[in-house]
Amino acid sequence: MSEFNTDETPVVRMVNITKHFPGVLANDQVSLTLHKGEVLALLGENGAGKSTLMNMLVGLYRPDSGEIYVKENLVEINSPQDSMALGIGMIHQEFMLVGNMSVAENIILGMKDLPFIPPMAEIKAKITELSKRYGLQVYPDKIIQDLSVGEQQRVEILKLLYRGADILILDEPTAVLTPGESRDLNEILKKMLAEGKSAIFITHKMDEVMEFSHTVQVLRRGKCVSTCPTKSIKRVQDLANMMVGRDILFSLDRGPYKPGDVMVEAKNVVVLPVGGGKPVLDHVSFSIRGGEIFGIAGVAGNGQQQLTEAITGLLRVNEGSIYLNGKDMTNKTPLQVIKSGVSHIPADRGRMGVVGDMSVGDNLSMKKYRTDELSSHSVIKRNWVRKFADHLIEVFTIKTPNQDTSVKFLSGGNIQKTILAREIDSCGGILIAVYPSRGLDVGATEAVRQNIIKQRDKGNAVLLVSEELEELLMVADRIAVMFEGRIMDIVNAADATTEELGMLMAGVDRRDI
Ligand SMILES: Nc1ncnc2c1ncn2[C@@H]1O[C@H](COP(=O)(O)OP(=O)(O)OP(=O)(O)O)[C@@H](O)[C@H]1O
Repeated sequence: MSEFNTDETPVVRMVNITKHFPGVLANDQVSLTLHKGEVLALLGENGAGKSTLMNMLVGLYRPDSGEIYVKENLVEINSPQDSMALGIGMIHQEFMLVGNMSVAENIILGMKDLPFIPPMAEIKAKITELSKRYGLQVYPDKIIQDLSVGEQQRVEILKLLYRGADILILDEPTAVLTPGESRDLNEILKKMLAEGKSAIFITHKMDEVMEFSHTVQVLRRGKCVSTCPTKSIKRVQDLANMMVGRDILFSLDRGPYKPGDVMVEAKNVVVLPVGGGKPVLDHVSFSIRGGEIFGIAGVAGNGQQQLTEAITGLLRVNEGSIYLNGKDMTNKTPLQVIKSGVSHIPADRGRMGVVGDMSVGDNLSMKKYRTDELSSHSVIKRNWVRKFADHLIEVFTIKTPNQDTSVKFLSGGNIQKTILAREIDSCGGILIAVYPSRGLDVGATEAVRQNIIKQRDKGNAVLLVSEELEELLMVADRIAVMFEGRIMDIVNAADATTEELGMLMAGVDRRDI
């Protein structure tokens, strides 16, 4: 990666920034400096204050105190428009695109200096020119909802480049990308740096930090605890230690593999897409026993999510059957599936995992609404909810001012921990976990994996969908690889290698390996 010049005037300087929210000191006298051509990795545990700091740079929040200098001019940034005018743009964890509009329409949406009827031909030509220059393949006429997540992210980047951003902030940009898409993103960023642009990226992936940043800055509980050149870091463990303030084990305790009775069985399951076309699940068959973690590997978009939705009653099965705890549960309602003992950690935590406007306490206890523990003659026992929620907040180390805070005000990682706590606590024998460690810091990831293994050691059946092969090899007992809606093969995790799984994920037949 090209070097940058520290003698040049910094492009951004944030000085002694402090920001409070009710009950939280999110940033405490934090300073940050970014130079032209520099990539700064901003690290820290979930809730450490990374997004808050960046949101102040793009005008979504105002600091309580402290100063921001852009190219050494003291600035006040009151809105994303202000930050864009200074050349600063951010790509958030949740994309901000309008699904039923085209790429070109999204790129110009909200721009003030356009004529009443925008010159679309000219705009599309400029988009095509930019996408060629930076290797960002997208077609201006495509509709956003037809694009993959990786393509949507490219549209977000193009939106910023189109508006002239030269300082890019990326909030966990690779969390939702496949390994191939992540590599493409790195290439795109390299091209931008070569043109003198700068970037700050927030990530929990340590190898990305080592490979792709010049500088590392670590926040812990709202304070900056370290800023150093990436080159000076000898081991990935040292980075994890800086973030968490203790050693991360990177190894897990697990009991012996003692599979019990079959608890989940899929027999020749076929799901057809709504508008017709190739099946999204194509004669999928497998079984999971109690005391077993069954991993599903595959590049995102090969049917993994549809499989979990078919099991949990969220998607209609066209052919075949699904048995849970020995009972035929094909096309039963989600409530019937929950009642049969299934817990579900969904892929889309914001849309399907929590109710943002409800409190942390209510989100934690919502699966108990129909139980006698929580309600008596349809009246919710509030004292019970308080005790129950406080207990889960403590056990799962959810960072929240208190249980009455709306879930939408928690950091991304702590929203994920809220879902995990509710689903693991209520697990009645079968746990379906889809990308459970996505967006979690190293400490929390370790805890999630250990928790999943604990479920298995208790005799529960676990279906674990993950895009990280290391995670599957570390946690699962058996691994199925999905490609284009089919199961390519099922292997024992103890004998599998990343190379073999990678080949199967790319659709290579076992006989050709
Ligand atoms: N709008 C808000 N209202 C109240 N509290 C907030 C708000 N935004 C953030 N916080 C709180 O500020 C703290 C820092 O959150 P922030 O999102 O900056 O963390 P983060 O380091 O980005 O975490 P993650 O890695 O989980 O995304 C958290 O305790 C969070 O609950």
